Amino acid sequence: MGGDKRKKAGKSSGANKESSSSGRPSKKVRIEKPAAKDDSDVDYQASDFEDDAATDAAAEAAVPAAAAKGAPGAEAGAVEMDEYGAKDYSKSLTLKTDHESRPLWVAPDGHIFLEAFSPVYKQAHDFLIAISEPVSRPELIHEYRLTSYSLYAAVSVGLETDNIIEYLRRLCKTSLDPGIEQFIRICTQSYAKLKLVLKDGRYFIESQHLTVVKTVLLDPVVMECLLNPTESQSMLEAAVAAAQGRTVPAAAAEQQADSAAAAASTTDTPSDILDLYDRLDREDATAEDLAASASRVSLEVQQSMIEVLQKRCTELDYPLMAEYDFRQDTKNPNLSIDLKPLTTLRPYQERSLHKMFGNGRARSGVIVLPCGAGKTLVGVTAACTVRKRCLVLCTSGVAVEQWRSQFRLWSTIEDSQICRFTSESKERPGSAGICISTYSMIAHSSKRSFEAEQVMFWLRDQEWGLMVLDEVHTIPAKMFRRVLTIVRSHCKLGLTATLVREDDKIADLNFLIGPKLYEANWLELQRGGYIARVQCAEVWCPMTPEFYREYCSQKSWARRTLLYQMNPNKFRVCQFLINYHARREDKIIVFSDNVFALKYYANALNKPYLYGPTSQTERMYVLKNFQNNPQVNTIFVSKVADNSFDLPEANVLIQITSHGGSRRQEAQRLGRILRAKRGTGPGDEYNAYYYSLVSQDTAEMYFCREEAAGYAFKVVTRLPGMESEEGLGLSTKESQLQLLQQVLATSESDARDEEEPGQTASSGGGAMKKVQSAPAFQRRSATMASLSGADETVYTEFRSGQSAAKRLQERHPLFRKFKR
Ligand SMILES: Nc1ncnc2c1ncn2[C@@H]1O[C@H](COP(=O)(O)OP(=O)(O)OP(=O)(O)O)[C@@H](O)[C@H]1O
Repeated sequence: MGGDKRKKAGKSSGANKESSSSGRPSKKVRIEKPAAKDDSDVDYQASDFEDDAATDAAAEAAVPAAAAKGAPGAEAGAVEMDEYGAKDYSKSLTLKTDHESRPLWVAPDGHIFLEAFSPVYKQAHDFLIAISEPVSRPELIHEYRLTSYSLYAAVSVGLETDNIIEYLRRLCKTSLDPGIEQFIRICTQSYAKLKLVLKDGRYFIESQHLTVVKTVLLDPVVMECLLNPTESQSMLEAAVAAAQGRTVPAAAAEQQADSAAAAASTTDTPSDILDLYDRLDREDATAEDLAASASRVSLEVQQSMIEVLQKRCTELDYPLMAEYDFRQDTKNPNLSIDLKPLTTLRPYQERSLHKMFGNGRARSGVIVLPCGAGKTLVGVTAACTVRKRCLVLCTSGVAVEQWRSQFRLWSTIEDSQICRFTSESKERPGSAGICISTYSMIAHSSKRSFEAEQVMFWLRDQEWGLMVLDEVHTIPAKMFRRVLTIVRSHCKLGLTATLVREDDKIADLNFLIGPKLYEANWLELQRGGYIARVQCAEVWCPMTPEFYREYCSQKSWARRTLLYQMNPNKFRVCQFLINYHARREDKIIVFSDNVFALKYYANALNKPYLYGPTSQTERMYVLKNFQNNPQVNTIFVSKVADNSFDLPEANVLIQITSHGGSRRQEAQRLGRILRAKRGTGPGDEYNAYYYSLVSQDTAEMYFCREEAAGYAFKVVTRLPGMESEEGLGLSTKESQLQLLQQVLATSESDARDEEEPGQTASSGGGAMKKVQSAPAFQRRSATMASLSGADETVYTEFRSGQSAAKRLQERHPLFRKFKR
């Protein structure tokens, strides 16, 4: 059970401070666009990804000390390991006699393995989502991992330490390792015990945990932050006494109260986790009554000392959970916004919002929903619930437009109330209540235009009720930190499709935003028909001998790249896939980062294409035809075009080149096909397809994708039916040689990928630079996978921000061996 994951756990992106303190990987992210233009709203500057001492120090201060305890099992006793690194825990853990009816294995290193075929899978899954982070979720066995952050999230939504241990014990096939129990206790005893609540323009520390309040009040810095320290002390004493219903010495009373609470939580543990959730929901509903109850203290804090208090409490290992009592906030004006009567939330959207607003206040935190599941509507509904000034931050200007249209689609907000702040449109805020902008617009540190400067003054000046952070885990930590220092908001809602970050700084971000409030079950959403069932395939195309010879002898990097993009076999595969899907009446978008390849492929296949210089009129014409004309089933699109407009929905995506894409771009592209919920044909398991075409034995293989936005790619080395397909181009040696001559005759600049505005040739794409210094490519062995849909789709989340070689090194020795 379990491979050698300890090393991996230590480096992974959970709230594991070990990785940060032992020197974070500094520049391992894919930097897409090194030079940002003034007021850029699309991409990031290289420096945004670099380690910054001040940022790190500040961010580290925001990570509770308990998080530094990292993953459990670090001190686990000696374990027998086989030659592949698989650990044998049979000596330290006892297998229960009725293990078959229990769904989990809990390894002492914090990794949990869930049988997806177990009759109690649903209960176990819901529980694991609440307490741990998913690592990999293939069809039969799912892997999760306990981290300090995941446990912080668990207590934040109401689970108690004893509940967590008790459920884990019940669901586990073996006895529970004492180290695991201890880790859970360490991580949960101090989290989510203190709340920072804003009521009526005044800040309060609130808690039901009187012992914790008393411990914190012993600290002189905390005492200094209180508005009235003496009064606060006597309030605390009174609360303890009142909790007992009689006046007894405070210490004894509080001890009794705490032990009674502990006993109650153990005996109260319902037999079913779903009952527990129901109970928590009921408790949430009455939380406002409880707030008034005597056992809860509410101590007022000096507004000017909020930051000091937050920092100090975190240092004391009692991070303050931010809650915004927006209904009581009379200082900030109410916004006239509601959901339209016809707007209906889906069950998982409702559930995620319930986690945020369950107790009548707004909790800060992160909601995780897969691409295309409707994160925007969740954000819009949150804004309609809070009804205070709302700032939405997105990753690009295109996303800003999407948010604006979704606000108009789902809510009753008037246009004059929405203000966009991007490099293209710096609207005057006036009396706007909703501002939509990009992270880079806000965090931009160089000189700004006068207009932009004015909007920034306004943004800084406002007290924002809600800040919605879209695609939050794709944002460089430094940039994010800068945003948080500029904008003051009472509540932060992070929306993301994955908790995996590119730069391993998830710990910092998570503690800066708040705990994960909800994560949807991706497979259930697929089953429910809310998102498409996607087949992701990486099609390996052998190079023709002539192209390969030239590829090996060429010195120019750009031309080598063009040679593998123009590989005739790749062209034929692309044509075959287009023909195959056109027969099924699918809608197909083909991506090429290189303009020469884009034009060649599109012209040769007689399909329309869009790239940077395409005029607006032509673009509209092509897109309208693609959407509405059944005769136009395929369009070719470049990277620049992809970034500058909202692509229509399609259900097939083909990537001719795969060396430049970022996770954000990939997720964005995947989002297009995930939304399309076309019915499946008879015998079809999937209704959306994502192909990445890779020229075999070239540097392109260095970029081979293991996953995109949580979807695993399967390698396809042969497409069934391709041999018998008639009419495929470049079938003769003559035509292939002709193409080779064309490729060799291109100028150096034509051979390069299309450059985005602000990107200079000399700066080059980050990814390209990376591959130049990359280790020599390797031929990988692969399984043959048919496209018939007969195979199982595998969902795997990989830790990234690491080089392919490093990832390989961290694999289980068994798989490392196979991969080699
Ligand atoms: N409750 C709902 N009822 C009907 N349609 C919905 C609902 N929620 C979302 N949608 C639709 O689903 C599509 C995807 O939504 P959205 O763009 O918000 O997804 P997303 O999760 O942000 O995806 P991505 O990460 O790709 O941007 C949109 O067309 C949206 O209008």
